[in-house]
Amino acid sequence: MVLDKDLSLIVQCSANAQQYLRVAADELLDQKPEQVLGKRITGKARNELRTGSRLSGPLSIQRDIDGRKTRLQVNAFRSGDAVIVEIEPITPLGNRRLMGTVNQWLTRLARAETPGALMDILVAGVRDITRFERVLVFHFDDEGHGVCLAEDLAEGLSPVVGQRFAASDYPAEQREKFAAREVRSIPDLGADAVPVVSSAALSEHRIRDIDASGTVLRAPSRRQRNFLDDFNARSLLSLAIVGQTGLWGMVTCISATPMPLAPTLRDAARTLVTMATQRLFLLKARMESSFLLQVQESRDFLVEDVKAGLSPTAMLEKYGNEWLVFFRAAGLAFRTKGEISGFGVTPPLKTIAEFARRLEQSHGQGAWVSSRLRNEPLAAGLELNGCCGMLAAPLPGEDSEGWLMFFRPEHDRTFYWAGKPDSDALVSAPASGQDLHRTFSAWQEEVRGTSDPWKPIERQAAVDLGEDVALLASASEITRLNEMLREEQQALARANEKLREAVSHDSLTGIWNRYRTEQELDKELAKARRHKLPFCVLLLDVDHFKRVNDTWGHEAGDELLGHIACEVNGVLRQEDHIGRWGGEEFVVVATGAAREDGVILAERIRKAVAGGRISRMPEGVTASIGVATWRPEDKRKELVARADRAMYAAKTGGRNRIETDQGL
Ligand SMILES: Nc1nc2c(ncn2[C@@H]2O[C@H](COP(=O)(O)OP(=O)(O)OP(=O)(O)O)[C@@H](O)[C@H]2O)c(=O)[nH]1
Repeated sequence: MVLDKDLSLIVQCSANAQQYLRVAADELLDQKPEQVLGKRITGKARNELRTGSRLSGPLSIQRDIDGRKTRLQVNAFRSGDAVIVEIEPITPLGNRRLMGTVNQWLTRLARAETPGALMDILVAGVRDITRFERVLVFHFDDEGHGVCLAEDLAEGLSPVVGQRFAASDYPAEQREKFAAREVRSIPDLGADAVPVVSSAALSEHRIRDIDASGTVLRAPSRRQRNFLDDFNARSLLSLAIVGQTGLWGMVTCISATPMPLAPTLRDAARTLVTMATQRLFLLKARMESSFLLQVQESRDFLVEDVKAGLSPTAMLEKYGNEWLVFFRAAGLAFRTKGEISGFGVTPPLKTIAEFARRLEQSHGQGAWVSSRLRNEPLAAGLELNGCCGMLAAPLPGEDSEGWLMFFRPEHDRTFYWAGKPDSDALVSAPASGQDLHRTFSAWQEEVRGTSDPWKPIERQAAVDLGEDVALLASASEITRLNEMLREEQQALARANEKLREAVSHDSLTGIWNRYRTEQELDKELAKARRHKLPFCVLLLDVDHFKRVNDTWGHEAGDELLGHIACEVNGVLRQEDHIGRWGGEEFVVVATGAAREDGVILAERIRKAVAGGRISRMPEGVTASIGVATWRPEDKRKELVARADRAMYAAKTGGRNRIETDQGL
């Protein structure tokens, strides 16, 4: 029945009204809704429809039909200026124990751990309750085509699970209606259409464009009839699976015979679908969150690496395999200001660089994805190395061409179509309906040149990961600069050290120079004065050194001086020091040494010099040594002068000998 918006008039009814309401259709149009449905039901419906667009639940009335009490289910909803009332008999269930069965299936659905298992349980449960010959679930892909995910069917029927149903069977506007009105029931596709009788008041009340498509019980559209004919169907029940983003899929029940399904059973099947829908999205959310969790865990480790200054290339080595598994990719690559690197199967690095450049020119915000790279202008003319899909996430803060990229290979697939898909019908259904397929000829489509598509969640995770890689890249750049700085500092320290050496050391022999030796002498004089500790100064002069130069050359003389310094150093105590005083003269400061100690040391030195040889000179040399002992009134000059005089005395005394300053 169609009522006016106040539920005060009946403006249309189906011609078979008498069958259920015991009033002929034309008489019905003269009655008030209260007379037909009763005061209580009409009042309730009026009340509920004042605020809502449909009744919160079905109402029931009882009528005597052919002497038998029959219960009728009443549903009502608003449609434009009209209220549509749907009336159907509640057929008895006999001895079926419905509640127990429904509960059993609900429990099984609640325990399903994967979407696949869930769908299998759903079709089995719906079939068990409705007893249709075939129950199938199909899911609509991005292009609107349905793919049959699960099926439960009577023996002898050929399965269609895995097959795809063209979007033209369920065009976009029809799918929208399914999402809005989740249940459709056509008990008998072969039944004659029941005409509608209108009251004269219809036009008077200006009720136009009555849309009864929101009813549960209805005739199929022409398009749908073609689809059902392919299945040789005589009855249909379809239940929508509606997610947050619209129609996810359908549970379709069909039989080759009429199925006057009791509303109770229909509602029970719907309960299973509602439960399965919730579980499905829960499982999906769980899968997505476990994916995000894995990526997040990996990101947490990465934070440590940022602190440790890991380079992005080293990062690929460390995490590459893990990330390939998470993102179901064959390769990944990145390009940052400082580096460009690939891991696994990727296009060549020069292609990566070019991708980054082109993305920068043509792509706006966020990640860029393609599962058919070869067809993308972005990839024109580039060597792809078999990569078919790419997910590219920008690296924030990097220079404009910083990107993290994942690659997937080609994934050849074979689609089995239940009839040839009509791509023109994807957007909207053609008015004529002439181009619909009429024969149920299975059609096989080989899909090549595409990779697995990228999920929105994967895009998001890649963008998140990109942020970390950018951080790593800049941290590693800082580490690199610090490293450079450290090296420069070290070089500077080494140069300073050399400079310090040059100031205090003799470049030919490597021992202290005169300047440093004088410093040491002053130190020793101060120490001796304070602690009254004696010390000796030995002045050593190589004998006939001029002859060495003249005979063996200046270079040999140089070598010999170095050798003597080394030999003398070798026989000193650790606390004594030797320095080059100038030319072939050396000074030894023997700390804490009294005259006798100085003489013993001088003798050791004399022997060491006399015994020393260098390879280019067959004979050795000798040295004359003067030993001066500290006297409390000594200044450096006097002390050295006495040593010098003692040394001179040694020279004049025959060389290769020792003299002291005693008596000098
Ligand atoms: N090869 C070399 N020769 C040097 C160096 N410094 C000084 N001489 C030389 O050492 C020689 C010292 O000669 P003299 O002072 O005449 O004395 P001498 O030949 O050692 O003879 P006596 O000291 O009297 O035993 C000079 O010929 C200097 O040129 C040096 O660094 N390298």
